[in-house]
Amino acid sequence: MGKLESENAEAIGSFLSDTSAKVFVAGHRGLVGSAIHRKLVALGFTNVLVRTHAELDLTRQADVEAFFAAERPRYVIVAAAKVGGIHANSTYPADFIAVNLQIQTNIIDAALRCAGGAVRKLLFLGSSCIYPKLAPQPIPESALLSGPLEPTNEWYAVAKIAGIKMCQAYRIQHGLDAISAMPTNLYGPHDNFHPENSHVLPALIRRFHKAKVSCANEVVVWGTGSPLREFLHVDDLADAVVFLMDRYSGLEHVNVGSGKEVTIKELAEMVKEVVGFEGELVWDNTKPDGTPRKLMDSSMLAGMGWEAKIPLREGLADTYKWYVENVVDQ
Ligand SMILES: NC(=O)C1=CN([C@@H]2O[C@H](COP(=O)(O)OP(=O)(O)OC[C@H]3O[C@@H](n4cnc5c(N)ncnc54)[C@H](OP(=O)(O)O)[C@@H]3O)[C@@H](O)[C@H]2O)C=CC1
Ligand SMILES: C[C@H]1O[C@H](OP(=O)(O)OP(=O)(O)OC[C@H]2O[C@@H](n3cnc4c(=O)[nH]c(N)nc43)[C@H](O)[C@@H]2O)[C@@H](O)[C@@H](O)C1=O
Repeated sequence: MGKLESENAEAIGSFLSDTSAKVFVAGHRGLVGSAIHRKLVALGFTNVLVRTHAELDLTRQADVEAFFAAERPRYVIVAAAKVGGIHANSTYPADFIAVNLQIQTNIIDAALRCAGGAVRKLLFLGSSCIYPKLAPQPIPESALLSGPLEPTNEWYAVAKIAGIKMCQAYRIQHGLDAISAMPTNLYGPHDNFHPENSHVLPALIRRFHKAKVSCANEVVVWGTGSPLREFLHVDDLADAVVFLMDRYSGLEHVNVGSGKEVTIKELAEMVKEVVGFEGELVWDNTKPDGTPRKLMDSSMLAGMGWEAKIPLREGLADTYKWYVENVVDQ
């Protein structure tokens, strides 16, 4: 049995059979945290621990330590972060590096220091932007730190790389069962639909919807339309997170992707069709394209027996419906 297999053997099956255990989902009101929360409740977890940002500011070390000392969760999932699209990442580099370093450092360290080794396992979420701008495609886990980062999100990427390394260091030095998952670009209910600071998919849903209802002739889309992106529905990601909590306890971070990529032009055409907008697309070439291609190699996760299920067209229609029912008039 290899090192990874023997590390896994101890952990397999322990999470899903522990449904009365206290599971802290940090960031439970965000895109990812809310999907993980829904998934855990659907699986019958009866003791999911949550705090809003107002109740617990995760950048405050003393507050995070006090929270862990009082609550002593058995499992921790780190889905709280400062997150945004290409514009937000380029505009607020200090926030993206500092807030993310603070949140993840406070949580991982408090999980270790929790009295009596209460925390049995922690999962940290990174992102596909940790990889070099010109990484080999599809991008294997081994591409980490093999070349320069994409400049529009290097601050965020450096924080996320530090999170992976912190999980590895705490595993090596302290035996904390901390694992890291690297999702590709995500979308779904509870996404951020901000006109400038969001990711492309929610931004386009909002822009096409507003153009449709105002009978506008055109919609502006950023960049050239040529970059390729891989999208994963957040319910698939939540399923993968639970799978990894149950089945994986290795040092290496794990890519989580759908394996399917589209150009931004193809995505924009798909959103236009789903929303039912009938005007023209206009490309704003003054806006950055970002990294040209970002397809994850998710064969490590596939080898463990997990794969994505929700096709992009179906997930997009579901997300547009959620947007119309929950966001549109706010
Ligand atoms: N969205 C995507 O496409 C991708 C996301 N990921 C990763 O998934 C994780 C979650 O991202 P996502 O769900 O999209 O992000 P969201 O912005 O949707 O959610 C983040 C959550 O964290 C909370 N939060 C932020 N700062 C603090 C703080 N100081 N104290 C307490 N809570 C805080 C937010 O609360 P509030 O809003 O009240 O501040 C929010 O609920 C991140 O680690 C991200 O890197 C990875 C790949 C792609
Ligand atoms: C998940 C990942 O997300 C970020 O990286 P990104 O993949 O470049 O994310 P994005 O969704 O913002 O853009 C994707 C593409 O789409 C184009 N694009 C067109 N029109 C709009 C538009 O209206 N908004 C946005 N945001 N992009 C647009 C845009 O120009 C780009 O070519 C990282 O910062 C980092 O946070 C990270 O980890």
